Amino acid sequence: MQSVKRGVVLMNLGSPDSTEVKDVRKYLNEFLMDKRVIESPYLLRLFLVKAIITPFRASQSAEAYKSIWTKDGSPLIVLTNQLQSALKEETNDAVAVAMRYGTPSPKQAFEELAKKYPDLEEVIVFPLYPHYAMSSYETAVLYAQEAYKKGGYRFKLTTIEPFYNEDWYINALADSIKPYLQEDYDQILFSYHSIPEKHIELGDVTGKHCLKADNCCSVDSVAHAKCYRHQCFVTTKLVVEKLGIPEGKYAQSFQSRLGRAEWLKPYTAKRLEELPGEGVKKILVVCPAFVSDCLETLEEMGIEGKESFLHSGGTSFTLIPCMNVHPSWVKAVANIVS
Ligand SMILES: C=CC1=C(C)c2cc3[nH]c(cc4nc(cc5[nH]c(cc1n2)c(C)c5CCC(=O)O)C(CCC(=O)O)=C4C)c(C)c3C=C
Ligand SMILES: [Fe+2]
Ligand SMILES: [Fe+2]
Repeated sequence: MQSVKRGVVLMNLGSPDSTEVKDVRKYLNEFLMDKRVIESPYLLRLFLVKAIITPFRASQSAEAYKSIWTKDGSPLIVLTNQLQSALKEETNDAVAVAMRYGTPSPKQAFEELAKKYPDLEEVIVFPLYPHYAMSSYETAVLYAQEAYKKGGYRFKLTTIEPFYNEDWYINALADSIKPYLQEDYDQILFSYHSIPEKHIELGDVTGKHCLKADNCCSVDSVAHAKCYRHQCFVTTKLVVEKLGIPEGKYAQSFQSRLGRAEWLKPYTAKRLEELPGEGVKKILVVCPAFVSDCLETLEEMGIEGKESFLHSGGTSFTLIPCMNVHPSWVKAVANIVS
């Protein structure tokens, strides 16, 4: 038995087990019944999810998943597993994968590590989310911590903080974008997963900063430690500076809105329809909130977004892949956990 002292758990969102409607329904129910995703009181959430959202969405989402599914399963899972393999090559640490919804769960990941490596002293949970949101980073970390407490393991548990402004993330993201800037383009759009505005307000520790003024995200505040919107602006600014992208050649928007409430704006879907009319005919789209390609990048952007942009008068649409297993990203992750 190898004496490995440190383990890493790469934690991502999770996907349905298959593209069958029953599996997508099960996945959506688990995901959307998370109180950090839909914050309504339990009974209202139960009604919204089971009676309104899932019955309509399950077959629609199943079709979407079918269009991106690979022979090995969901791209998000396949790519997270590939990151695990690539990381194993770069470090002497034990590396496991866990998902917030579906499998493998953090419990399964901890059990696997504890069984294979009895000398483990520390396990680092690495949520694959650069930005803090209660619906992504926070729920993943709390779920992992809960499984850890119940398991009574001998190793200690530590967590990687949101890394939206860290050089190692910005440099790797910039490296993954750089080759695409050789193309002739009118604009590069930084499209982040949106979240409900309500979630930004709930996370505001001051209770009086976030979304109270248009420029709140550029006015210093302790609230920014939990402000997803501020953190997205910072990522865009740092990447743009790093790559020397001039003012006017880039923009930021938010995708994947669900329901009718106000989510962070501008909405990517709307901007993709409007941009050709504003003279942006050739576009590059990058999705920095996602570390691994998934339904929201490959289908929502790569298929639907592209179709809508070209249909609205655009002439070229290039989706820049997520960092996935880009060598700069793998090295960055390896350095940060070592
Ligand atoms: C980048 C981080 C993410 C945040 C923040 C986030 C918030 C959020 N998402 C939903 C609803 C859905 N998201 C779905 C898919 C999905 N979401 C993320 C990441 C974040 N979500 C990823 C990586 C994926 C892809 C999963 C995959 O299997 O590829 C879905 C499921 C698909 C669909 O039906 O569209 C839903 C639903 C909410 C409500 C929310 C914040 C409140
Ligand atoms: Fe999502
Ligand atoms: Fe803010």
